[in-house]
Amino acid sequence: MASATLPLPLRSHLTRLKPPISHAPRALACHVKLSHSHSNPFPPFSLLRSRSKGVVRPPSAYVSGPASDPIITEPDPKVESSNDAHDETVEPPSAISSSLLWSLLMRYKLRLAVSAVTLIGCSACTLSMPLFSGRFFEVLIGTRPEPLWRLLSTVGVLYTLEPVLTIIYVVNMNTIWEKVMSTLRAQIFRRLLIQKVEFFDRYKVGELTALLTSDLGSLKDIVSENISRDRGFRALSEVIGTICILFTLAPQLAPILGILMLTVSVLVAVYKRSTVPVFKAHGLAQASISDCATETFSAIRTVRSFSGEKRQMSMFGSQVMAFQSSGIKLGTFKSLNESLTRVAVYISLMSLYCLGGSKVKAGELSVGTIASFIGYTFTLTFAVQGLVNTFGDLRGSLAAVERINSVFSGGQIDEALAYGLERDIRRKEVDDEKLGLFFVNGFEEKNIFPNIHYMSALRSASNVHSLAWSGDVCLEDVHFSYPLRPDVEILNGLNLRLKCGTVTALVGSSGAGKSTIVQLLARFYEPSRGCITVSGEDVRTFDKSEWARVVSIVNQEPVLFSVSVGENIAYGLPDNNVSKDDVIKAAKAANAHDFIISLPQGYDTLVGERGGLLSGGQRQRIAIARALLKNAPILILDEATSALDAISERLVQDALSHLMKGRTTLVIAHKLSTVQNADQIALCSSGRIAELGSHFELLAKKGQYASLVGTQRLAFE
Ligand SMILES: Nc1ncnc2c1ncn2[C@@H]1O[C@H](COP(=O)(O)OP(=O)(O)OP(=O)(O)O)[C@@H](O)[C@H]1O
Repeated sequence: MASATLPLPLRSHLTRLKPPISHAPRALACHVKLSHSHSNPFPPFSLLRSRSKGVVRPPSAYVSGPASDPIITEPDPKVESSNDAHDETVEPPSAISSSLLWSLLMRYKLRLAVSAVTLIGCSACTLSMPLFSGRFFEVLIGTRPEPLWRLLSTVGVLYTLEPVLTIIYVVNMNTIWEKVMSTLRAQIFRRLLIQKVEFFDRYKVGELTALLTSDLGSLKDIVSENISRDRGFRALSEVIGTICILFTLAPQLAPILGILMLTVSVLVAVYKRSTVPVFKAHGLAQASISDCATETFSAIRTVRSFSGEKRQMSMFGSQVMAFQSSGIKLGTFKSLNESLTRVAVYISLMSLYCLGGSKVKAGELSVGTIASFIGYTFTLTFAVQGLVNTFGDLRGSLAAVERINSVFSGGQIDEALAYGLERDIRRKEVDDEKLGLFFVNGFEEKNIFPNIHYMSALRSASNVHSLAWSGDVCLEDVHFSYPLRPDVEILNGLNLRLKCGTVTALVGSSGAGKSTIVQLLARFYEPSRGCITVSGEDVRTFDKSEWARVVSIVNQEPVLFSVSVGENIAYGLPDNNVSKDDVIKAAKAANAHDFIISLPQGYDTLVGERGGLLSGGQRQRIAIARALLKNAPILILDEATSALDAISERLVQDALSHLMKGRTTLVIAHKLSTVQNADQIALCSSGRIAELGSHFELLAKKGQYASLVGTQRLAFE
């Protein structure tokens, strides 16, 4: 029997199901031990999938009601008052590890076996070809009593078999690696998505996308670029095979010749590899040209308005000059590299002719053997160069894996989000191939959810909606510092009650912490001390994807996705199949329908990148329609109308009043005239609520609010 430590709000839910052993005061730091009888808290995803084809039941921890006991098996699952305190105990696991790669590769055992057999087959064919060339010369000059037709038919079989086996080998290896890479790419994407928000404060978007593109691309190349004839395993088998054959054919010649060939080839290959940066620099110079052109044309109006054409031309000119000089340098290196490969072959051949020729003359070696040696000279030279390149690629791939792992080692998985997401996916069609990519049998359980039992103690999700529709939202003694600036306390002991179904306006000077409160309510961050409750329940006892469903945020610059208008509105309910009628209904309520139907393709019109093909007011009304469709009980309007002109503002304000009806609303506005009708106005100052009351009450107080109103020269009375 194991026990679990739970926060008190969670306890109140659980006590309906099992009697608690002890009672603790109402504070998050205090926990309650619970006994239980379950043995399997969370069957692995793979297990769920295999149990019932297509139909997957959610884990019973999520089925609410007295029939479903909470499933807690491990000691000490707890919601700490500080998330960080909780997280400090968890070592972030590597995103790409040898065990993950191994488990992914082992999914394709049959293909791997076929690849191994065909690799041996095609290498054997390649290696035996020079032998038969030697025999061919011996038959021609009559030193070998073998019918020419028999020899030629053997060679014919080899010539047919080698390309066929090569195709099977390359296709198999490529298929395996493409599949492995797809899963890996999906895993990394998922890992990025479920990081805490501060992770995205720390890294630039470009750095994160580079992990998925160039870094994973370099890992992909290690196989896809190294399965050709003269690379990778094939090159390795040819180098080993050639050396063995040389020693068997002519033990008296092989030590000198073999070592000489090997040394020359390795030196040439290493030198050629050292010129790779020159090739890369040329690629970068080309990318700079493209960046310069993109920036110029995308900011063409700014360029025009500042007469910046000359400056842009000079910038472009310098990029072109750099490209030109790297191109000339590259040409020189290319020709040098070309010649050096031939120099390596010539040195080997000359040594062979000198040493081998004298042995043939002395009758110690046959002409056929020397002819075979000529063939092996070529095989060895090219295979060695391929092998050196493969080692270079391997080094690059290892560096890329290290980069990916180091980015993740600096981040923390947002477990409350990850767990909710996992549960959502489990509830749905798990046979969906696209989602299947994101799961590796049993791997995520220990890597993504080291605190799985802590997470499985979260409250049943079905309550959060009813609690949010019926109860107040309270910020209780909230302290907060942004994780990237832990020394600066933005909120210190803030208390605020958002009464159910009413409008609270949050005002205050710039930098007072208003948007920070929004971020905490949205649970992008968690308070470092204190808590946020809904109907008296700590919000941390709900997983984040459920919480996201009860909070709608409309802010100053709503972000739309580069899909159609209709799809953007339907994003309000991304998990559901939203009917066109529902979308139109929401658009009408948001005053957006009329302008949408006047667009070229109506609801199917694409809105462009971040909604750039629409005006600010249109974007805002689509965002409101999206929020209306979402129908969340808690609504946050963060400067939702501040960027609009008077006509748009009226239209949007009208749409907002529809949206606010019956919801617990928090409005942030700099323009105090827009919030004077709010049920209560809270003035945020120095990380606390300094004044609270209606517009007239606060004016009568003649405090900070009154002076803010004064500065805005608003004569309300
Ligand atoms: N992601 C972040 N990381 C670190 N500090 C931040 C972050 N976001 C905001 N801050 C800091 O937190 C403080 C409060 O910012 P916040 O955006 O909450 O103020 P605000 O009252 O909404 O201001 P405004 O009215 O100008 O929007 C500011 O000093 C700001 O520099």
